[in-house]
Amino acid sequence: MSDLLKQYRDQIDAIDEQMLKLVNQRAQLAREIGNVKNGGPIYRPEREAQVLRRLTEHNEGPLSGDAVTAIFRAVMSNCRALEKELSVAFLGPLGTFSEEAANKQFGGLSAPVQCSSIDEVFRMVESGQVDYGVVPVENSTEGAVGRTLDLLMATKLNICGEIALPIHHNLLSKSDSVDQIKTVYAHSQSLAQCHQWLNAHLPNADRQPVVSNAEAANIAKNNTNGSVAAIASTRAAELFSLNNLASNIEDDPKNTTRFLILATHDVAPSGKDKTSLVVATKNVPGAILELLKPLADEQVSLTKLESRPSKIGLWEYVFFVDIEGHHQDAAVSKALKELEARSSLLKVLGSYPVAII
Ligand SMILES: O=C(O)C(=O)C[C@]1(C(=O)O)C=C[C@@H](O)C=C1
Repeated sequence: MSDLLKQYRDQIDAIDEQMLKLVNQRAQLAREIGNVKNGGPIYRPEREAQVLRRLTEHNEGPLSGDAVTAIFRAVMSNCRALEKELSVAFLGPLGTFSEEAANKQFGGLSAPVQCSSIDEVFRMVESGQVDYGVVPVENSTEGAVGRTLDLLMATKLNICGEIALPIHHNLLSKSDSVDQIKTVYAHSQSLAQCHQWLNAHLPNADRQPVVSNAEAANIAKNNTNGSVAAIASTRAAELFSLNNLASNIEDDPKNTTRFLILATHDVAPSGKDKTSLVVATKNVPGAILELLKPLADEQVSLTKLESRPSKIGLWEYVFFVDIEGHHQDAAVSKALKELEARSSLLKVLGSYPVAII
């Protein structure tokens, strides 16, 4: 070994020793905090968001902000686990983007619970069988996930966080060459999101929609002659031992899915929050304008407005609205009171920190 290499490695060893001590000191403090919480919620998304925002702001590199975020998410996840192991339900099976989203937010899952439907995720949290649930709510190319919106309308749960997950698709197979592929399996949305790539690189391959990309990866794994490929995540490639024949094959490189975290408790303000609401109006001209006026008056910005049939009367609609700010902020609180007076229904689904990408 050269002298220089040894010198550098000795320095790294010394730093690692310091980091080990510091990270354990941090863990010890988190454990103490757990005792102080006295039965209150262990997971504090607002505090975790503040920690991550502060560290990425102070980061001078060479590590990227994303790298710093991932490292400290893992550190907090392990500190949190000393306070309590949290169970998190998501739409399974393993290898789905819902699992990836849950992993991203919680910095790794100590007690993952796979569910077979979005309804089951809600039920698991509502019945107290798990601590949190992660459900998809919208995709930048495909739009809203209707079932999640319908269930949000009826549930007593709170939204305690959001996760923005960039969706990257890969062509996975037992084979090691794209030329051998005759059939491509994937969820219909993923097939649609990779339409141009498939046209360009596999114009003659048969496209078979299946219930999930994880199911597609399982079919590819069980294929013996290497003629089958799946479109799925890099995590699915690992889980199902498949070769990644082509990475990032999605037509829109900015393709992102937004997930919500469901909880039985409220979240304190983090300084950069969002509030989600459901509002219903009478079916009269100008009703939506009337609804938006209190928000404009209080200078509260709208980040989303999505209409959905209320399922009560024919052509009656409810609106899913996201606004900037926390329901405890003075302007938001005033606007919400005014909104409540003007609407036939107002339900605050939750205030939570804006997603950290
Ligand atoms: O500050 C707290 O409330 C903690 O429990 C500590 C800590 C952390 O590791 O920084 C861990 C879990 C919480 O979700 C937030 C932060």
